[in-house]
Amino acid sequence: MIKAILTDIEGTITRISFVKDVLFPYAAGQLPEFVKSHQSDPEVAAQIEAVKAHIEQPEADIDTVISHLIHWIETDQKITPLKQLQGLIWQTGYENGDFTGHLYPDAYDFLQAQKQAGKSLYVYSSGSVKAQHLIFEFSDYGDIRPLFSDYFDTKVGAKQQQSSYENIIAALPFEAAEVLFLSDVEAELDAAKAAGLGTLHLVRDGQAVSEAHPYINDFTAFSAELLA
Ligand SMILES: CSCCC(=O)C(=O)COP(=O)(O)O
Ligand SMILES: [Mg+2]
Repeated sequence: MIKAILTDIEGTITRISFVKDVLFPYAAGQLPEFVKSHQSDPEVAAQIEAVKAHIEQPEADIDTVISHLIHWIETDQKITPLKQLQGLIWQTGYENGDFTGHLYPDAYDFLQAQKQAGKSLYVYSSGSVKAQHLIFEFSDYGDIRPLFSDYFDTKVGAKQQQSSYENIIAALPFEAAEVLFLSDVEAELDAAKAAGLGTLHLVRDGQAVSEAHPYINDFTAFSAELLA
């Protein structure tokens, strides 16, 4: 019996193009100036050091760090210091009203209904926990953060690793089999399934269907049988 839902964000409850065409270009545009002007802030300094460690260049200068970060944005690499910095940068965009956090209407209705039905809702995204808070605080539907009980990002591990889901389950008051993981990415679903979670594939916008997981095209097709 499913008692909790763990959801991905991009491609599952949020349109991919909102992330790729709005959030990522905004971060790429702001990042050089942001990193340079905030490099003494402890939160930013820690991410700069993490970039240097990742590229194994402890003496790298700030322009080298920035060029790696921009390359990682352009190639959509889910590297933790980049994702942490993006969250800090997007805060300004949300607060200025440059954009609001996109949510599919069917996803919003689904999350509300499941919460009302007593399910606990959790988030697991490659976007940092800060970025997750922002997209829900400034969502198209207003501040929907009260829907969620907790948030996880790549600090628990990469989304395609079984151990990441085991780490999340260890932090929740549920057994793995009581948690349903929602994602648009088959490799993430494979990892969650290997950790014992239930899985549901969101196959939006003509993406390929997987054989290994139940799937729906959007949440209007969700049925109670998927919670059994
Ligand atoms: C939290 S909104 C930004 C999403 C993001 O940066 C990202 O990389 C999306 O990854 P997801 O794991 O949600 O598919
Ligand atoms: Mg996704």
